[in-house]
Amino acid sequence: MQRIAVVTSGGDAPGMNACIRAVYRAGVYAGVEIYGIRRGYTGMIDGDIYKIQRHDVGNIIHQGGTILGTSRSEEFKTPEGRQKAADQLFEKGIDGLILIGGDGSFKGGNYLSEETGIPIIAIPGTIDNDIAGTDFSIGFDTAVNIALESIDRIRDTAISHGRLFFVEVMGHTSSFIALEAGIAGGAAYLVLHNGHQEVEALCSHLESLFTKGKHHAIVVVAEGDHPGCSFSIAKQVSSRIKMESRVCVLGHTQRGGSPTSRDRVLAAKLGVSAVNALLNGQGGVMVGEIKREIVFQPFSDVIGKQQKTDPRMDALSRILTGF
Ligand SMILES: Nc1ncnc2c1ncn2[C@@H]1O[C@H](COP(=O)(O)OP(=O)(O)OP(=O)(O)O)[C@@H](O)[C@H]1O
Ligand SMILES: O=P(O)(O)OC[C@H]1O[C@](O)(CO)[C@@H](O)[C@@H]1O
Repeated sequence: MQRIAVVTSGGDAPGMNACIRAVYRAGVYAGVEIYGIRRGYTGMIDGDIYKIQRHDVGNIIHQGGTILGTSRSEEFKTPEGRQKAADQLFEKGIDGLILIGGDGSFKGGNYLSEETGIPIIAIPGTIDNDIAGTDFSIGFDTAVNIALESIDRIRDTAISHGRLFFVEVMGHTSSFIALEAGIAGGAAYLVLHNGHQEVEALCSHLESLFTKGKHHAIVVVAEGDHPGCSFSIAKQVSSRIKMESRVCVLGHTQRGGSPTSRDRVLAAKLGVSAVNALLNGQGGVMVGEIKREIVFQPFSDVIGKQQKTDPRMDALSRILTGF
């Protein structure tokens, strides 16, 4: 193996740059060339591939986003699109690929690997933390901390005005950010994935809190399938509870910014392990970390097997909110 390429795909996540840097450093250590693919699968199809130099990865460890850029490519979902991408990789003499992204990116990578034989090591990089085969994905810890900081700030206004706040956090198919930020932020109630049906229960819980003298509250809402869903939840609650309320959708603020130390260290471990795995002849696997051990799992055990939130965390949140 002489040339390894690295690509970031799907939503960007804080820590992706630390991972690219780790891949480069591990490549240099092992004496192989590292190539960067710009703009995810779109850039792969276009052949936007370059040899990464030392200065490219200098001073990026603390930066959010991805220096390679990323994309969501419809063309890559077709066999023809993937063939174009494969042709570009072969033309550039790429022997192995490191893919940093989420479940959708892994699906595409799996097809590419099966259709062309190119060995691929996937690294979980998404703030949603919804990927099986790893305790955490790169970016999740940072996103939770950003959401938490926002909740803490909103609490000041909630207390000062005696208001009910609905704070909506990301995670289109999962509730990991809502659960962690809700518990850490002392939320009065957590509306987890697609929880519209919970409005009745939410109203009763809030009424009981306000009857006991609470004069403000923060409800954390997971965006679920419909970003902005907290507006309709707030409307339904307001028709029943006479307290001034506001909605704050944190949105993409959670995806940007400097990665936490946890995300940087995870990115470093997974990046270096991915290079070593390719050099050891592995392919078609995702590298993750479970209970502090680096683990490799075949794509078939990971792709489409969404990680579920820990029921013990759900139970914990119910005790803490008193619900
Ligand atoms: N079924 C599929 N077949 C081939 N390629 C796919 C498939 N699903 C997704 N991809 C490719 O992977 C890209 C990224 O997927 P997606 O938009 O689902 O993000 P993701 O990797 O899951 O990241 P995030 O969790 O941040 O949204 C898609 O734009 C597409 O190019
Ligand atoms: O704005 P985009 O890039 O379509 O991504 C939105 C989605 O991506 C995620 O942030 C994951 O990266 C989801 O939580 C969110 O719903």
